Amino acid sequence: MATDTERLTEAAVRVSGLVRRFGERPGRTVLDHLDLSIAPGEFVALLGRSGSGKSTLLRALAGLDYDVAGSGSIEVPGRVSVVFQDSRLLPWRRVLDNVLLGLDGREVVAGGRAALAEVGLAGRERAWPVELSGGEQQRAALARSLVREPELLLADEPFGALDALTRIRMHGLLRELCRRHGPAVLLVTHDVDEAIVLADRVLVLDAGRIAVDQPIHLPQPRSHRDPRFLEYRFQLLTALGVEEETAA
Ligand SMILES: Nc1ncnc2c1ncn2[C@@H]1O[C@H](COP(=O)(O)OP(=O)(O)OP(=O)(O)O)[C@@H](O)[C@H]1O
Repeated sequence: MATDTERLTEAAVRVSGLVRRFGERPGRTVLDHLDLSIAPGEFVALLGRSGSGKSTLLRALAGLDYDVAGSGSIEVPGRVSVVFQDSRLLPWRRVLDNVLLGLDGREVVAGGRAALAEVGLAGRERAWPVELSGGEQQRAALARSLVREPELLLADEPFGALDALTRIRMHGLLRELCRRHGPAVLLVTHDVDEAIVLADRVLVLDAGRIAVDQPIHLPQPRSHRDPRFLEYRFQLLTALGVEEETAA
C-alpha cells in the first residue's frame, strides 16, 4: 500500500467524493460527491455563487469542519496554512508574536522577522495589531502563514475587506510570495478578475460540484485589457449565471 507521502507526490490536494450536509436529517447537501485535485505549487481560485459551498470546501480541507455530516476522502499535505478575510491577529500580542504564535525556538524569531520583511512590514515587529491598517493586518496574516512554509495555503476571501488599491497591491504581493515559497494555493474569492489575475486554474462551484475547471493561459503579470482576459471573464461570469449582456 502506498504511504501518504507517496500518494501525495503528484498532487498536493486530492479530494474524492466529498459530501457535506447541514441541518436536520436528511439535511441540505452543500457538497455533493465533489472531486478535486491540486498539483504541488499550483495556484487555484475557487468561484461560486453566495452559499454554493466555497467556504465549506475550504474548511473541510483545513480540517476545521468538526461535527459536520458527510463522507468522502481528503488528502492534504502535512503543512497547511489558512488565511481568512479578517486577519485574526490576537490584539493582545505584538505583530511579531502573532506571526510566531505556536512556534518554538530561537531560530524562528529570525524567520518571523524575515517573513515580516517579505510582506513589507520590517520595523513593525513590536507594533500592536490595532496600530496596523487593514491591508497591513492582512500582510501580517500572510507572514504568519508563510513562516510555517506551508505546502498548501488556503485563503478564504483574504482581500475581501480591503479597498481596491490595497487589493491590487496585495495581488502582486501574494503572487510574488507564492512564486518564492511555492505552496499549492486554494483561493476562495467572489471576484472574477482577482481569480483571473492570480490563478493558474479557476474553478466554479455549482450544485455541490466543480462545474467549471478552467486553466488560465496568460503570462504574468496579467492585464485586464488583454482580449483573452476579457474572454475568460465573460466565460466565468456566464458560468456564474451573470446575465450575458452584463458580462459582455
Ligand atoms: N455550520 C453550518 N451550519 C448550517 N449551515 C451551514 C453551516 N455552514 C455553512 N452552511 C450553509 O451551507 C451553505 C454553503 O455555505 P458556505 O459558507 O460554504 O458558502 P459560500 O459559497 O462560501 O458562500 P459566500 O460566498 O456567501 O461566503 C450555505 O447555505 C450555508 O448557510
